[in-house]
Amino acid sequence: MAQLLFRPPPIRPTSSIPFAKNLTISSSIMPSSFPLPFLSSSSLFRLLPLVPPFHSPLLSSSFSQLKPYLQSEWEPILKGWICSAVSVFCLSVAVPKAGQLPSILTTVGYDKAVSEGLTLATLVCARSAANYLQHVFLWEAALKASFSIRTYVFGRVLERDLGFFEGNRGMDAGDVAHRLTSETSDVADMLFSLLNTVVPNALQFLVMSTQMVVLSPPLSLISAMGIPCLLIVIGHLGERLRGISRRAQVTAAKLSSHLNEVLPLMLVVKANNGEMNEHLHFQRLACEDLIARLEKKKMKAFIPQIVQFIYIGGVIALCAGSLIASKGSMDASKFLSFTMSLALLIGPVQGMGKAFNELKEGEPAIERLFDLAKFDYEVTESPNALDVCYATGDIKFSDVTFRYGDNMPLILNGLNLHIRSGERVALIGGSGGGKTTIVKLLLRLYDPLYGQILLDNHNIQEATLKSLRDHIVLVPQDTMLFSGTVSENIGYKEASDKLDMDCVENAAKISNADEFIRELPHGYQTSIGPRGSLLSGGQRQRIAIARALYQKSSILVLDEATSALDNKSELLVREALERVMADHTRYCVARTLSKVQNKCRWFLVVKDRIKNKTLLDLFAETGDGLALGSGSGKP
Ligand SMILES: Nc1ncnc2c1ncn2[C@@H]1O[C@H](COP(=O)(O)OP(=O)(O)OP(=O)(O)O)[C@@H](O)[C@H]1O
Repeated sequence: MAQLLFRPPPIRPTSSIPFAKNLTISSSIMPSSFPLPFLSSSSLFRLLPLVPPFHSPLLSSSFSQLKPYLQSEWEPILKGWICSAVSVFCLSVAVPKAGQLPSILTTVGYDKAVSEGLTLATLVCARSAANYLQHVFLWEAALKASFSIRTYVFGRVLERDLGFFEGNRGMDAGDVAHRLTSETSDVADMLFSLLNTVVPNALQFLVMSTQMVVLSPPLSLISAMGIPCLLIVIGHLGERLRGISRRAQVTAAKLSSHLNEVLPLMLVVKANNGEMNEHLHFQRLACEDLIARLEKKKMKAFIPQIVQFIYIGGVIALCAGSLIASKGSMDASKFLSFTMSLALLIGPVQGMGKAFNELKEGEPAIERLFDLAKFDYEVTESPNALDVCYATGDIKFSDVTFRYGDNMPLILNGLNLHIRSGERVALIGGSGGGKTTIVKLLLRLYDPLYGQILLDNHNIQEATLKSLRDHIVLVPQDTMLFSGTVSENIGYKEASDKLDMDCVENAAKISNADEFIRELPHGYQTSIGPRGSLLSGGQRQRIAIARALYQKSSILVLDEATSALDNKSELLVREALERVMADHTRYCVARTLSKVQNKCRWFLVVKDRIKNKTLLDLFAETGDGLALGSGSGKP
């Protein structure tokens, strides 16, 4: 029975995800420690990271995190490299032919020269076609690998504890979004650049340098002397580029975070005449981004120039010197072929420099992306956790003490609370008193520091998280809707193609939302805009309540969930909730008594943590009309 249900199982590499019209993606959505059984059929690609360019000491450990994703895309990579081999082969045949063409024309005759010319043209066309296919296959591999990385990292982000998303340790949503979008695209560009450059260029380098050695060993040796010097310069500049790229990524992420924060709050900005301030704030962040990006672009432009300068300058000087020294011992056609090979060798050398550039530029993105996936769970599920199949809704908080982090004040200190099945309980307290925190503890979004929480006399820490949360449904304080249709929002629990429309409509009727939904242009299929912005606050709340009802859980938590309803709607919703939840525990969080009077039989008074007084005392002191008599039970 014990099952680990909550943690979504990693998608195994054998599964196929529809990717595009005629494409499937073999997903390697797992960390590098996962086995890769499918590779046994192509053990060649287990060795991918051992291919010289991929285990170069110049490549950092962050690159090693990409290995499994590259390995899983062995097929398009292999096809791309075969195309690149074809392209290099065409070139290697074409170069000597091109060198011999002038002498054929003068010595053998016009006809032979034409046929050689045609062969040459065919080789050039074949090379272009092979180049095109090489790009297509290698882009496919790079994009699919980045797709797998992106989905794997997002899956891990979803698994992270709530503490990662809120509070003082919380990560900015805009930053996360930037990493998963823009920075993942940088990783795809980098992967393509590496795949497209390293092996094809290495092949071209090998073939051209072999031709040079065959044509003239001494001149080849002289030409090769430029390479070590080049590597030292590239290595040094690459490290600088890496630092600059990291800074640029951070400034871009800040910009994205800021936009993510401001745009949804446009109402507040406009109502407070905040446009000017926001504009200035944006300008400052955009300016930081501009400086960082410009610095990066300058460095990126500088590296190939320096590579070209050192290499071409050095090699030409050395070749010229040795030609003078050889006093014309080399014939003209050989010299032509040699210089052509040399010219075609410079391309791969530059290409490798460029790929190294891309790698150093992409490395911070890889690190930042995989940082999102590295964490230890704070709320852990016991290996023997049981599924809660049925819950009557009896809840006990026993000596529960909690704070949000080390060195932070206690929010709850030895809280004892017993809510019996079927009871309706209201938590009343001043702002910041800890009411929502109690709900978060009940949902195990955080664990208490001390004490325990029991559901039907079972410690909730012994239940699987999924089954526990299935039994508790929360209508949060801030109504949170997603862009999508009304029905998708109400049936959020299900995939949109599995929605039970009868249940959706029933939930909407109970929450008094059916009437206004039917008046929308497309009824239940109306898109409600970003975060439900097409609806009024009260309409959003009714949809949120309908969403909670759709889940049919034993415990319903309303966190000031009816605050935006007018009196008539609230009355209707309340009556409906009375009916539906008659046999269920209901747990109400409200800031003022008036919100819960007549709704609940019992009131729970939360101790105010700041003044160390019960709210009962506080209300009595402030004369806020603590009409506890309206509850028929005891406080
Ligand atoms: N994620 C968090 N990290 C750190 N502190 C937090 C976090 N969430 C809430 N707090 C703090 O815990 C205290 C209790 O917050 P909680 O949201 O439980 O109050 P509440 O009683 O629901 O308030 P309100 O009625 O205003 O919604 C507050 O002082 C708040 O600042």
